[in-house]
Amino acid sequence: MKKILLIEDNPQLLKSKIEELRKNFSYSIDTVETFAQLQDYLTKNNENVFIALLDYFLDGAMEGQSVDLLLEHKIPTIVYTQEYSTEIREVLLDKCVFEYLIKKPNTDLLYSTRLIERVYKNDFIKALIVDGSESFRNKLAGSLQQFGLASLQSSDAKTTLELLKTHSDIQVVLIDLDISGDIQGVELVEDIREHFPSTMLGVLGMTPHGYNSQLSIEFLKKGANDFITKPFVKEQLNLRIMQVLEMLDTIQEKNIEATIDPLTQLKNRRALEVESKVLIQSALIANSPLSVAMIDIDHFKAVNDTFGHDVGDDVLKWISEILKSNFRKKDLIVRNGGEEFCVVLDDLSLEKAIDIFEKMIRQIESKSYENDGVIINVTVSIGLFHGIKNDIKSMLSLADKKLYLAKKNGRNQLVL
Ligand SMILES: Nc1nc2c(ncn2[C@@H]2O[C@H](COP(=O)(O)OP(=O)(O)OP(=O)(O)O)[C@@H](O)[C@H]2O)c(=O)[nH]1
Repeated sequence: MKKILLIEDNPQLLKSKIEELRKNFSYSIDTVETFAQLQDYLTKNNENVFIALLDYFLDGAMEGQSVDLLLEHKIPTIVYTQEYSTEIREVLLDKCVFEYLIKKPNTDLLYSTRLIERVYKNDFIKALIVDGSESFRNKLAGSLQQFGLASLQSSDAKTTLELLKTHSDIQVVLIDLDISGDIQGVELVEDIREHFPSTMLGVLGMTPHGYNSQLSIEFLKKGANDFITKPFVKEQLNLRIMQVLEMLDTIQEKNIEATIDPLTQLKNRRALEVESKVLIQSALIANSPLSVAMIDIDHFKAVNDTFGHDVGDDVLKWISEILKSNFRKKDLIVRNGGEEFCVVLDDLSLEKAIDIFEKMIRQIESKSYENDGVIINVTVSIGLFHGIKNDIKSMLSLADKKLYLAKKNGRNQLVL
């Protein structure tokens, strides 16, 4: 598990704030209180530390020796002091600490938590630096590393586009105006946007100081999310990158939300339409059938009428868990709406598919929903289509006809 290393002789203040963050992320917090403990900790176990929060004036190291030690171990570090000091700030930024903040109740704590969250997420993504100068690329890569962000490098348009196509973990590209080859940085942004929309990939243009400001504007017009003027201080760079990445995260979260049914946490019909396209395409290429099942809870209206809507909701969640436990991770399990579900399976013979659905019907029939003294015998009916068509709608419609027959024949059964 990832770890935050808190280096503090009075860890309580920051700890309570960081604890709040843990609701969203899974990491543990290790605390050391003196320089000697820090030395000992770092020799033993620093592998999973993704960020260190350091009290500058630490017992046994009043001159900031702990900063050097953490940077030696390449751990992104935020330094805190009780009072703001311009002198300390200059020393720290010079040493490549990526942030220096004041440790007072509520001061900058929100910003701290944003930073911690960002550094945590940076571990899963990469930046791409596109610049004609190798020494500048290396310098920039070093700054990003202190922010917990690994990077790839390119000096020209062709390599940039290739890297973007082969590295799906690249989430932000920093492009200088002057790059090697015939194409300028601004034109490269336009090429990138043909394949990678601004909702998927962040692009930051870099313009040298003193250039016509129109060039920075051109970056934005061609699709960059933002631009930054060289030479820039690291703080400015980190904040701009953070803004772009947070915007992308928000879009991604919204996209996921839009495809998840809030009650059961299963995928919804919208996800079915999008994700089934990939399954159909692969099945058509492999000339292999899909199993598309419509699953409907029997007499569900009676459950609501007898036990109330809340119990009805709980039964829907219960059935969803049974569905999840009966299928593979790669299978598409969807709440179609109301008390109707749909499952799309690939790579299965008809016999195997029948076996899986029959077993599930018997499992639901024999289990009974039980909660808070309420016991309900639940059954489901299933209509199954086994084969392949060009679109999910036709397959669902055929499965639905079979479901109608299953209901008509007495429910609690599979019809194909
Ligand atoms: N609790 C709850 N009920 C829902 C939800 N969505 C739909 N329903 C109810 O599901 C019931 C479906 O009833 P019907 O379509 O008549 O079907 P049924 O009673 O299951 O009967 P058969 O399908 O013919 O076996 C209705 O009472 C809806 O109000 C939901 O999200 N929560």
